Amino acid sequence: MYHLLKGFHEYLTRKEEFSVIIIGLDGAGKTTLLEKIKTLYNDTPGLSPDKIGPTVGQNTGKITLPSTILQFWDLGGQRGIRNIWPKYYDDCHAVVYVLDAEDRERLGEGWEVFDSVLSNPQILGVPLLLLANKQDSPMSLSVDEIRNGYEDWHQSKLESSRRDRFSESETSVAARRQRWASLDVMGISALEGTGVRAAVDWLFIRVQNSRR
Ligand SMILES: Nc1nc2c(ncn2[C@@H]2O[C@H](COP(=O)(O)OP(=O)(O)OP(=O)(O)O)[C@@H](O)[C@H]2O)c(=O)[nH]1
Ligand SMILES: [Mg+2]
Repeated sequence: MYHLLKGFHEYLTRKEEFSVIIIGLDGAGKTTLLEKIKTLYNDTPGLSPDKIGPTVGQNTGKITLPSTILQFWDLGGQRGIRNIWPKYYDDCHAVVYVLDAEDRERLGEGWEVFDSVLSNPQILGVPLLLLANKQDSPMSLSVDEIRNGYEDWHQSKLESSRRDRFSESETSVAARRQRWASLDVMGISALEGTGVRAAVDWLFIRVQNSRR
């Protein structure tokens, strides 16, 4: 009887675990975000920003929410190590793409990389959240400017590929458009923590429905 009750209690209080990967260009603020999430949700605070250096490989962090554990994988964003990202795609339940909204010079590179994430078949059905980071800076682009920025970038990419007579199939353009149209973009400051809880709430809700 004891074992039956114990098993029932464990069944009622069990927590499902979901994996979330955090990707984006180097310097976008991924590790700062992960450490801020740890500070906001765990008893032991994450690293302070001055202790964070460029990530070579990965950092991990776990938070516990009602009936759910979110396991985060923060992956290094430097050009030479981005090819490790796809190794995590098959097992993840959500993808967070962090963009440095302050760094206008690297936005094109950020969109190029984001575009390949958006159209990657391994994660087509997986919830994808685009975070416009560094909203604390007055130089940062707003969420609306970021949305329009990607649309303009994508449009000019399509036009230049047509000029070069290299056109993508209509189906893949349509699939990407559809994914983009249903995509959520949120503004955060990983440094100050603004918007971070809203982003975690979004992940919490979306991984429940992702069920991959
Ligand atoms: N102003 C401002 N600076 C930020 C914010 N988030 C991160 N930074 C700064 O941006 C720089 C890079 O942050 P990281 O968290 O190391 O960036 P990363 O994306 O992990 O970079 P890699 O590990 O190289 O891929 C650091 O100087 C951070 O302090 C933010 O919200 N606002
Ligand atoms: Mg990092």
